Amino acid sequence: MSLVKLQGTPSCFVCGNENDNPRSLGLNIFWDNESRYTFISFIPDESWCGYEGMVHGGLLAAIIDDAMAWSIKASDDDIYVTGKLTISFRKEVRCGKKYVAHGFLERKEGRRAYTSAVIKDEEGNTCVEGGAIFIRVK
Ligand SMILES: CCCCCCCCCCCCCCCC(=O)SCCNC(=O)CCNC(=O)[C@H](O)C(C)(C)COP(=O)(O)OP(=O)(O)OC[C@H]1O[C@@H](n2cnc3c(N)ncnc32)[C@H](O)[C@@H]1OP(=O)(O)O
Repeated sequence: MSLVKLQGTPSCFVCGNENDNPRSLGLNIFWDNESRYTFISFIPDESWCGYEGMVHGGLLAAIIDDAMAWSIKASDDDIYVTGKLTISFRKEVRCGKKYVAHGFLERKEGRRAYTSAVIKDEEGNTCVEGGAIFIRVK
């Protein structure tokens, strides 16, 4: 594994910083140059939850959205926005436990970039699976 820290977007809800966005989760995003996927490690706290102790699915969607967006950005300077996002919640994500998200660029077709993502727990179980179509902005 050869991880490179990506710069993040200062104002981003997921990967921003507290000066530019006090509500940002402030997550660091890394790029694995060998395996060619993004890597986001996180430990959710109570403020991330919907039901008590169970992390809100919308927030997990935001994390995989970012993981996938940066899987494109790692090799492309153009701007892409999320056009379509699909997500499957396979196993609950609990606060206080450690998780990793990975985003993969599958292929590009014209202005479209097809991506996928997973969130896994420390035991390697898949908790969340997702996919997205990003569209290159003209
Ligand atoms: C300081 C450092 C800065 C660095 C900076 C790096 C930033 C890097 C990380 C960013 C981290 C944040 C990541 C958050 C990412 C979001 O959350 S972005 C916010 C959510 N998304 C949006 O708000 C998008 C809103 N939608 C739109 O603006 C417009 O619908 C779109 C997507 C631009 C498309 O509009 P359009 O340009 O008119 O495109 P259109 O001609 O209709 O379609 C173009 C092609 O895309 C296809 N397409 C369009 N929409 C869709 C769709 N929804 N589904 C499937 N296909 C579609 C069309 O079929 C067409 O295909 P082709 O015919 O070319 O084969």
